[in-house]
Amino acid sequence: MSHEEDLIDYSDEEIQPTEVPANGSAAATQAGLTAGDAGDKKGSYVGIHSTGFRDFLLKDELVRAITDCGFEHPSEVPSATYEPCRKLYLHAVAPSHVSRSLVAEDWFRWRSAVAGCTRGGSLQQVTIPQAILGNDVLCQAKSGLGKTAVFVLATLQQMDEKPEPGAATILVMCHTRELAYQIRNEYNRFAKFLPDVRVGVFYGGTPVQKDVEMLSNKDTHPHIIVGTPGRINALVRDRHLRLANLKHFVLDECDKMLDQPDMRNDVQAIFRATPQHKQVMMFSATLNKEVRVVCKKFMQAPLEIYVDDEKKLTLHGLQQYYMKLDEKEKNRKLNDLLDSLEFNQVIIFVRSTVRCTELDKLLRECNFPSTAVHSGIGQEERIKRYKEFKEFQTRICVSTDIFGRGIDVERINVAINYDMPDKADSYLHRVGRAGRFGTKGLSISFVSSPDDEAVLKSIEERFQVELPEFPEDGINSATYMDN
Ligand SMILES: Nc1ncnc2c1ncn2[C@@H]1O[C@H](COP(=O)(O)OP(=O)(O)OP(=O)(O)O)[C@@H](O)[C@H]1O
Repeated sequence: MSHEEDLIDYSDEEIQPTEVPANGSAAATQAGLTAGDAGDKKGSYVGIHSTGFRDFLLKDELVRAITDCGFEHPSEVPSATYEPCRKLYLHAVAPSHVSRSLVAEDWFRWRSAVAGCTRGGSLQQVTIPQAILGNDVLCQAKSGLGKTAVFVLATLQQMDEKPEPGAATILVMCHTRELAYQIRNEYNRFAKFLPDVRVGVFYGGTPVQKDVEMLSNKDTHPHIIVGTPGRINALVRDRHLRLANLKHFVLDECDKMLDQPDMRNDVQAIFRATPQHKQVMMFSATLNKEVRVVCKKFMQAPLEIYVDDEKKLTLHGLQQYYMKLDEKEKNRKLNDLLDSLEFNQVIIFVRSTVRCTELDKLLRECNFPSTAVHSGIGQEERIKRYKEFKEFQTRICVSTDIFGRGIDVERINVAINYDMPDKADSYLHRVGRAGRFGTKGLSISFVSSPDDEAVLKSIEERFQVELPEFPEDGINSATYMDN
């Protein structure tokens, strides 16, 4: 593999690579959850539920892992419309795990779960039972609603208890290396009680030889492959990774992956190396009409779940503000905000790697212990910084769009656009890093140019939200901090 290929990293697109910041001073239990109980749970996406994970009749090993993760109920936000696939639940054959152990009560429970969820129109409740049946799925749901658990649980559920050594049956791809790493960890979390299942992650910026060694030994060859398309395609092309046994093909952040020609070419090449008969699932918070058509070219009669009313993409626990200021005022303002705001963790988005490095340096000079993540940093160091931030060892992270999508850091409750993103879609993903799974959060976007104002206007129009100006006397932290 050439060095160039190894360096391909689609994760941060620079908008204005040369400019640097001006120097300034800154730098329920399964049964019996009551409405009262719900208040103690992670976010508002848990409420009073009729369906629990147990009703999907998942393998015991998965149910135990789900309980260990602290998930009590499938997320149920009635925000989406959906087009059921041909195999509607009414005609569906119960999955083998249901029929195998079928007793009338189980069957009834399973049917009711599926029937109930198809009426409700909510993410995990609708999607998990359908995905377990092996149906193709194209799913749009707002940020932080738990899309990852849908494909992780559905694919693990369908996996043989003793998977064949040396053969990959599940392939999941996404657009950044850190997200791939995060998804691999999610598989490990849910496969905790499935000791024979091996998961591997593959992305650029790491020695390819290590990947080759892992794939050339039956005992280390993963059954589940997670990765970014550049490295996966290189491994497939050079015949180190064979996908002839693949049963599930998943794209997370699929719009991003199919929008960019280079990434799309890789995805297509990999797709061609997979068997015709397989389950295809794709997920994103943003799926415009054009990209839906492209996604469906990879699928057969998918279950389609869309948020057609874009105002429903707004995160209700998230307070969103903007601040008008000059470019040269940004550092001082940021300094003031970091001093005055209460936060658990904060993510600050900038538009280029150079600005990311500079701002991080400036913040540290001003005694704000920040970290920086962008594509100019070595891969090992990038993952180290991701882990530290995820594990709450660092509290302030300056990032390019590398962390703009998919990244799930539970304690982020403030997201700041130091540089406004160039598109409303990117804005939605970025601010969605705070206020995940229905928790509270705050976002503040610096608006310093006519272009920024145009983006702000497009955000307000598209998502039908009014973004007020950040109040001069600040805001009460109780309104954006969960207890
Ligand atoms: N049923 C559940 N109960 C409790 N927590 C959940 C549940 N489902 C998911 N979560 C948690 O919610 C958080 C957000 O999930 P996830 O990262 O999958 O969101 P997402 O929909 O992929 O968001 P994005 O579009 O931003 O990538 C994670 O911390 C996950 O562990």
